[in-house]
This record gives sequence, structure tokens and C-alpha cells, in this order.
Amino acid sequence: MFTVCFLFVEHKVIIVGLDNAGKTTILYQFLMNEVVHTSPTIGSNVEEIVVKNTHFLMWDIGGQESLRSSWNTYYSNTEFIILVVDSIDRERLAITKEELYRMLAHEDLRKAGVLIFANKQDMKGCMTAAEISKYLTLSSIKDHPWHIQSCCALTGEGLCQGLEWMTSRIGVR
Ligand SMILES: Nc1nc2c(ncn2[C@@H]2O[C@H](COP(=O)(O)OP(=O)(O)OP(=O)(O)O)[C@@H](O)[C@H]2O)c(=O)[nH]1
Ligand SMILES: [Mg+2]
Repeated sequence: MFTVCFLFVEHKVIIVGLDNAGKTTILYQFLMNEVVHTSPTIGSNVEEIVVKNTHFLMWDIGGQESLRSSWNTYYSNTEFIILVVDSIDRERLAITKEELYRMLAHEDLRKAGVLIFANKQDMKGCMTAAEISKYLTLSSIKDHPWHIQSCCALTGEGLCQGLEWMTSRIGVR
């Protein structure tokens, strides 16, 4: 008799964005295909998500203002940043933009790909992914691969497409 060891690489992902954007809701949709009841995250949640034999270790980090200064303690070895945007929250998109460019300038995230989820697409009057992309000037980002995906964490719509983009980027450098 012998034991077979299955070795796999785990890809580190951080899920960031302002408070109330839907980060924790997205993490548990990935894990369980369900909407869980959430309360504001203090600190982080971490779960392993497996997509077609690709293992992601996903860190969902609290987005309240007082917590944002500690996001950088999660950055080392990150392969993907998932930035979750509340598409109805027009007033705070400028803050998201600041946080995005601060992350992109960080040494520890120099090799990270960025997936932007334009979440809460079920809300009437929300911004489209195209509007968010324009406001965040995503087309100016040349030093990181990026992709924007509209989604609704409550129904799960769009989430798989986002994960597919991430898996398609693995091994591409
Ligand atoms: N209408 C709608 N509500 C959503 C959607 N996604 C999340 N929510 C709601 O938004 C609220 C905040 O969701 P969370 O997942 O807790 O937000 P978070 O980004 O983790 O917030 P912090 O932990 O404070 O950083 C909850 O009431 C969710 O049910 C969505 O796609 N549509
Ligand atoms: Mg949360």
C-alpha cells in the first residue's frame, strides 16, 4: 500500500472595498452558493475556494474607514485583488478610487491582478460597470492585469465570470 499525496498551489486573494460593498456576501456565495446574513467585518474572514482544481485562499477584509489602514498587513504574496464596489454608492466612488491607486502603488502588490466587481446591479439607478470603469480610469492601468465584472451578490449573477477571469490569468505573466 502507498499513499498518494496531492500537491496543489494555493493562490492568495484579498477581497477589499469600502464597508457595505458586499465583500463578505460575495465570499460566502463563492463558498456555499447562498446568501448569508452578514454584519460589518472587523478584521477578516478567510476561506478556501476551489474552482476547477484551482485553489484560492481568499481573505475578506473589513472595509470600514478605521480598518483600511491595516489592509496592507494582508498584502504579501497576494496574486489577486478583488475590489468590490457598491454600484449605487456614487458619493464614495472617489474614496474607492483613492484606495485602488494606493494599492496599485504598493510594492507587495506589484504582481497582483485586479478583479473589480461592480456589485449590487439589482439596485435601481445603479452605475453600470462601464461608468465605474470610466470613473476609476481603469484603462490607464498598464502595470497590472485588470478586469471589471458587473454582479449581484444576492443572486450570484456575474460572480462565476469573475472567477473565470482569475483562473484564466493563472500562469500568464
Ligand atoms: N441589493 C443588494 N444588496 C447586497 C448585495 N450584495 C450585498 N448586499 C447587502 O449589502 C450589505 C453589506 O454586505 P456585506 O457583505 O456585509 O458588506 P462588506 O463589504 O463585507 O462590509 P464590511 O464587512 O463592513 O467591509 C448586506 O446587507 C448585504 O446583504 C447585492 O448585490 N445587492
Ligand atoms: Mg464584511
